[in-house]
This record gives sequence, structure tokens and C-alpha cells, in this order.
Amino acid sequence: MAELAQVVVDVPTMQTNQPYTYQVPEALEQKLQVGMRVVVPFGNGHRQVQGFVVGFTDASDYGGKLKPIQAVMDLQPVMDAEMLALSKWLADTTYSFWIACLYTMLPNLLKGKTHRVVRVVDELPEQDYFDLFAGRDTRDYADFADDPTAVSRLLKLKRAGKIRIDYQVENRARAKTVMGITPLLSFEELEEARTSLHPNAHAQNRLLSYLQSIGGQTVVQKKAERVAQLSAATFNQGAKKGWLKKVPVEVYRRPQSQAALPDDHHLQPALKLNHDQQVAVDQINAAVKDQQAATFLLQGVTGSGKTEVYLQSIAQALAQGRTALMLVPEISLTPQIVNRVRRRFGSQVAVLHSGLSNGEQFDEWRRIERGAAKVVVGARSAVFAPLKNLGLIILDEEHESSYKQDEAPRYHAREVAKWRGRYHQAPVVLGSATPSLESRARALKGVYRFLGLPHRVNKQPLPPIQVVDMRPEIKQRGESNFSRPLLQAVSDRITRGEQSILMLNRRGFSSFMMCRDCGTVLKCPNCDISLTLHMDTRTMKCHYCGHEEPIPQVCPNCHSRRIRYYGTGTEKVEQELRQLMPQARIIRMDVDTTRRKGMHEKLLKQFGDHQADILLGTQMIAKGLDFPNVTLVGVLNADTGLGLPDFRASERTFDLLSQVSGRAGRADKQGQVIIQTFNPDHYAIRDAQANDYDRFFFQEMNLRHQASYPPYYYTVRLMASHPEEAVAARAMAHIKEKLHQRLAPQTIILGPTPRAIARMKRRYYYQIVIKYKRDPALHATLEEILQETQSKGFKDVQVSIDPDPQYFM
Ligand SMILES: Nc1ncnc2c1ncn2[C@@H]1O[C@H](COP(=O)(O)OP(=O)(O)OP(=O)(O)O)[C@@H](O)[C@H]1O
Ligand SMILES: [Zn+2]
Ligand SMILES: [Zn+2]
Repeated sequence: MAELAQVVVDVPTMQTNQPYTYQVPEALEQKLQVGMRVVVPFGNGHRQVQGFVVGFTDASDYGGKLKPIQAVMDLQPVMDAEMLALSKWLADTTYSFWIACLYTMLPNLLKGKTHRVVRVVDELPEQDYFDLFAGRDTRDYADFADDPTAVSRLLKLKRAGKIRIDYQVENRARAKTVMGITPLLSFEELEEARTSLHPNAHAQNRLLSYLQSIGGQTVVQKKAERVAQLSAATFNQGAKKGWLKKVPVEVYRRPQSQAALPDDHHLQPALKLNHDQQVAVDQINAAVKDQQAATFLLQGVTGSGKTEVYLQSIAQALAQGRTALMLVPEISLTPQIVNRVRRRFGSQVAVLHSGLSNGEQFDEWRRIERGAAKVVVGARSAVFAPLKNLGLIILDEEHESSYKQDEAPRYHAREVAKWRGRYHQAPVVLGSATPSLESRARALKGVYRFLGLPHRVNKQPLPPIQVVDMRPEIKQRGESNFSRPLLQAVSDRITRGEQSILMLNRRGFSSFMMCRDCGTVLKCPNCDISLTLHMDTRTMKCHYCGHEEPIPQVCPNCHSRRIRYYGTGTEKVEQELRQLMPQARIIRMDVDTTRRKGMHEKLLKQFGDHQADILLGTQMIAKGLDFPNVTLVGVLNADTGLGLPDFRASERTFDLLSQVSGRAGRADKQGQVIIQTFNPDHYAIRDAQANDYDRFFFQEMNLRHQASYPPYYYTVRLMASHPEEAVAARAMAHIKEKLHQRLAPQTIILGPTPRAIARMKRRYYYQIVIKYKRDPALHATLEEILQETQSKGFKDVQVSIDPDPQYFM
């Protein structure tokens, strides 16, 4: 009896985690494998959807008629057994749909895009045929979507049975090919062809010699033209004469920045480790060798040489014939680290991050999948890199919140890394100067193995930190972003030919327009937040939905002309700094100046080449930078993040200040740090000043304990949204009732409350936060709620479940 295939289908409005069963047509019987993408019919229309084959089952269990699979999209599986198992675990632990997890794990080009096609099936009135179809038989439905009259004419034709609207899945994954040539004749046959040539046909003569020299290989035509010094026309003649044939050759799109790399013969050698580094590397290596799925916490102060520990551990894993994965937060923000990995391991490194084009991403993925790349460096989603035989996984800056994805599936890369570590029996190394409270607490309990690098490599102490209270400064000198001590310090650096990094903390901060007469703040018409001023495009923009409008000249409420710009953007700070120090050369780095591809690296390079005295930027300059000539770091506003309605606000402020302070004095020159703040007595600022992670840790743990927050309690956030506020609120009340009935009495259920940003993208949001220690009923209850949200009662209400949320806003 024939086998049946189990397929997880992609139907956005009717999600379920149960696979559907399909017949396998005879023609596909030998070809179809688990992990392949297929196209299957769904529902009773002409709808085609994409799906993943996740298993086979015996036909005897099924009565009735099953639909057959229509097409296979892959020649070989895109998911192996590990990835399929991981996708299932992901769906289960993040309360998301299996199909969404499968897609998340694959490069964009392998994500199916369904589109609708309008097909003429019967003779049309001539007018319609020309107006709507321009004389063709099919058109993409998207061509009509914005034109209501065309749509209504189409609907009429559809009712009359003249046209049909089909769903089609397109396969977007194409390998890039270039033209290549292959000789068709043997050496002797080519020699014979030469005898029949006209004596003046020098070019063709050379072509024959060239074809003989490549001995039956396929060569990219452009390269052949260059090597043989022949024109394309000559190759065309050769093809006509039957000497060679043209064939497409698959090439990898290498990320642009990769082009400038040294070749594999000029790789950078390993450094001689200091004692603490050696101890760390030895312990990690032992775990790699013994195939122990242990988790290490590598806590090393800034500049202590953590990266060198990663690199030498990776080298060991490779020496054992295994592969390695290194995750960094927001890779585009840390080009220096990526380049260090590439300079050490050369062409066996693949890089995965969101800055790549879809084609580049797909090609890097294939290099990994085929085993050509053995080391992967990447941001969050690189944790799904299809490396086989993993020997080591590293998460640098493990405390970073960007490791958690803030849309479904809401996974944390740290947890996925640990899962893969267990699967491959490989250790996971979590590295940070300021570990998350969760990780440090686990290390204290012995769940993680602790490795410490308490000293800087250069044996210098950490740079002294001076805290400047901005309250008296402002009183004496009026509004300014720069205190006198900071200005003095920057100008000293310029005199000495040294460099400064100045950071403007933009977290929880915006540059908005407010009317001085009536207090009106310009807000986004779709969302509940103020619009941000962008000087480069001279517009007001919403950071949530992208809404954009001109800068107002008069107040929309009272028509006063005294509508002014408030808050501090990097541009405004730059202007002030240029006025205060006309001689200083400044590079500004923020989302606006780095939006163009490659600009981030370019600006950093300019700064590294000392083409500027000051690097002024947002949080993006806090991490990972290693410039030996930087001796001063200034933080313009340390406390803007402290007021956020979020229990991690202090932890994030402490982390940020510690990170950015660490950019100063990394080589032989002594560094200095100046922090400007309106809250000089806050413990996060005091402890950062004292470089005292432990004091901060215990103080913060105490507060978390009192308020029942992580790491003492686990949290889950549920959110519901709807264009009508009352509907969202009602859905949440219903969910709350259910939670109340099922969950353990010790479990704390907070809410429902409107979110801090209650309205976004024309929808109203309500949230419930669950805090629990152990609740055996929780998982099943949340699963049930997830399934219920797909039912009719929840029409248009979007519900999301976020385990261990990173933000509570
Ligand atoms: N064993 C060593 N001998 C000599 N130099 C070293 C050694 N280890 C690291 N370095 C150098 O010291 C500097 C700081 O090291 P590295 O950047 O690895 O520190 P880190 O702990 O990763 O820093 P951060 O967390 O602050 O980004 C680098 O320039 C690095 O090349
Ligand atoms: Zn908006
Ligand atoms: Zn006004």
C-alpha cells in the first residue's frame, strides 16, 4: 500500500499545529523526502498553498479520498532531522504555530510567497479583454488590487464563470548563475578542427588552444575571455562550430564586505593567551573533546580578551573536525568582531545577518548547508544555521535583549543555542562583561559553569569614571548637552591628538514638536506616540508605523506659531558641539547616517584612521568597538532609560554604562570616562561608576525578589489587539477568566491593562502578565488559548503569547 505524506501547511487564517495528510502521486513516490517543501491544494477552491513534509504514514489508517500533493519544490530536503525536531520544540515552547517556526528557521528566499493569479477561462467581451487583460490570458491579481472599478468588473466576470482566481505558490529560491563554457570535443578532435582553419583565423586558433588547455572543464565565460584574451564573439563562433557549449554555472553571491578580505594564506595567527584566558580555553576545550553539553558563563571585564578566548576555542573545535557557531548581537553594529573572526579563519567563515540581500543570505546558507563553511558568525537568527556536527556555540554579549525575537515565534537565541548544544553534545559559552541577572544567578547555583576574566589584557585598571550632576550645571549655564568638565576633557584630547567617543542615550527618548502655548504634542494619527523630527528628510516620522508628514509651521490645535522642537536628537547635539568647538572633527553615527548599506563600516573605518576627533552616536557605538587611540568616553545623558515602565530599566542602564565605559583606554594609554546625569545617586549609576557588577547584582536581585520578578519568577505576557478598543478588552477579559480557573493559586495574574503604548498601527492593545514559579497547568492552558484564538469567536482579534518578555511596554 502506498504511503501518505504528512504536511504542515501554510494557511495564515486557519493555523493549527496538526499536519494534514496527502496522497503521494506515483511520479513523486521515489523523490519525496521528509523536510522537503511541497505545494498542496487546500480547502475546496483552487487554492494552492506551500507546506513542509514532516513525515509519512501508512495509507491503511485513512478512509475517504485524500487530495494528492501537487508539486515538490525542492530536489533535496531544506530541513534535516535536527531542524525539524527543533522547529517542533520551538512551536511548543514559544506558543507559536509550527509553520511560522519552520519559516523563521529558513533564509528568506525559501519562504513561500503565495500570490493570486487571474486566469481567463472563457471568452470575454472584447472591451474587458483589452482593458483588464491587455490581450493576455493571465494576470497577477496584485495588478488590480488598488483599482476598485477593475476589481468590481473582475468580480462580475468571475460570477459569470469567465475568469478564475487561482492561488499560486512561487519558488523564489534561485541560485545565481553566470554563463560558462564547456569544450565539446576531445584534445585530438580540437587539434583536428585546427587543420581546417583559415590561416588568418588567429583568434579561433587561440580559442582551440585554450579549449585544449582546460581539458573538459567548465569555466565561467568571463574568466575564459580574460585568460585567453578573446572576445565574446569568438566564443560564440566556437559554439556555432560545435567546439564548445554554453552552460549556466552556479555561483555564490558573497556579501560585499567580504570581498576585501585577506586570502587564506595570510590569516592572523592566534595570540599568546594570558593565564586567565588559558584556563577558560582549556575548560571549554575539554568540554568540546568530551562532548559535554555544558553551559559556560564567561564573565570578563571590557577589554579582558573574551574574543580571543572565543577564537581559540573555535580553532579547537575545528581541529576536532567539528563546526562552530558564534552569535553576536545586531551584527551590523559590530563589524569589528566579525572581521576578527574572518581574519582568523578565512574563507571557511560564513556570515549571516539582516543586512544581507536575500540572494547573499541564501548563498551563505547554502555554503553552510553543503559544509563549505565551518564557522558561522551571525545575529539572532543565525542560531538556526544548518551546521552539521556542531562542536561549540558561543553567544557574545549574552545579556543583550536583541537575542529575543519580538514577533512570533518569540524565541530567545540563548535557549535555542542550549537546545542545539544538547542535540550535538556540544558546550555553549555565554560571554559578557555584564551578564544578565538570569545567567549570573544560574552560574551561582552551579547550573552554568563560571569562567572569569577579571583583568584587562593591557593590565591597566578599568578607566576611572567621573559622574557629573547636570542639575547645578543647567542652573548655572542654561540648557546645554555639555557640562564644563566634559568640554574640558574633550578639548584636552584634541590637543593631545587623542580621540573621544560621546554617546547620547536615545532609549525611551524622542525628539518631538510641542506647542509652547497650548502644550499640544504632534502625534502619529495611527499610533499613540509622538512623531520624531528628522532633519535630513525634513519630516516628522512615526517610529512604529512609518507614517511621515511635513514639519508643522503652526500648531494644529491653536494655530500658534510658537510650536517648537523638544528633546535631544544626535543632530541637535552635533550642532551644539560644532558651535562650542569649531575646530573639532566630528563623525555622527545614528540610524540616520548609517541607513545606507556599508555606511556603518565606512564611518568606523574613518574614525579608526583618525580622520575625526570625536565619534558622536547613539547606543550603537557602545558595544564591541576596539580603538586604541580612544582615551575619553562621555555619556551625555545616562538616565533617560531609568524612567521607563519596565522592571529591567536599571539593569539595562547599568549594562549600557559599563559597556560604553569599556571603550576607553583599551591599549597602552590611560582612559577616562565622564557620565552626565540628573540622577547621580541612583544605584545603577553609582555601581557602574564603581565598576562593581557584584554590588549591582545583589542589590537588583533583592528588588526582583521583593517584587516577584525574574530570575525569581518566570513571566509570560499575553497581548490582544483589535481596531476597536472594547473588542480587545473583551477578548482579554475572557482570557483572564480562563487563566483564573485553570492556573495554580500561587500564580500571579496581572491585568488586563492597556499597554503603555495603547494604540499602534490603528489597533488597540491590552495585556496580561503572568508571574509564576511552577505551574503544571500553565502550558496546556496557554496552548488551548492559542488554538482558541484561531476560532470564529476571536474574529480579527490578534492574540500573542510571549514567554519571558524582554519589554513590558
Ligand atoms: N592574549 C592576548 N595577548 C595580547 N593581546 C590580546 C590578547 N587577548 C586579547 N588581546 C587584545 O586585547 C584587546 C581587547 O581584547 P578583546 O577585544 O578580545 O576583549 P573583549 O573582552 O572581547 O572586549 P569587550 O567585551 O570590551 O568588547 C584586543 O585588541 C585584543 O586583540
Ligand atoms: Zn504611527
Ligand atoms: Zn497650540
